[in-house]
Amino acid sequence: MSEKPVDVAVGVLMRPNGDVLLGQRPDGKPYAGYWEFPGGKVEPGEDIFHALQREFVEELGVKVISAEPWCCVEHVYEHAHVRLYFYISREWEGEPQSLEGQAFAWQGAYAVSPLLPATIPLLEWLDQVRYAGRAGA
Ligand SMILES: Nc1nc2c([nH]c(=O)n2[C@H]2C[C@H](O)[C@@H](COP(=O)(O)OP(=O)(O)OP(=O)(O)O)O2)c(=O)[nH]1
Repeated sequence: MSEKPVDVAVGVLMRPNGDVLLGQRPDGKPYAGYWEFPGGKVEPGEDIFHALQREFVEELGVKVISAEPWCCVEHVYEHAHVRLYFYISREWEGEPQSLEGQAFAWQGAYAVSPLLPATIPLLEWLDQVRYAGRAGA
């Protein structure tokens, strides 16, 4: 698929101990059952941070207060060509709830499986952010 990529806002909620929140894609979506960072497609006219805030409210009932752009990855799936804008947030309000019936879990260095293909390398890069400066990291 070679059309223009679809922009997707993706958020990494990071607790002070480095754990991050992953969700499992619900039934009915491509790659149902795969784990991902919460997020979704940016709507026309919307900026990426606002898309991120909207998706977190819709999916998890969480208000993201601040987030910093971290990295951008493009991936061509059979169902879509996506451009993923990953943000890291350490500041949010509310406890995540499963508003779309999805499972979610706070994860440390080990990973759940299977992960969406475009997200796999991100977990390794993330270890460099969350465990930077720690002995043995
Ligand atoms: N949220 C999220 N999406 C990811 C990740 N990695 C990855 O390849 N993707 C892809 C999967 C999808 O093709 C796309 C996200 O689109 P989506 O279908 O989940 O978005 P949405 O919630 O807006 O869906 P919908 O309204 O169309 O049902 O990005 C990730 O870590 N998180």
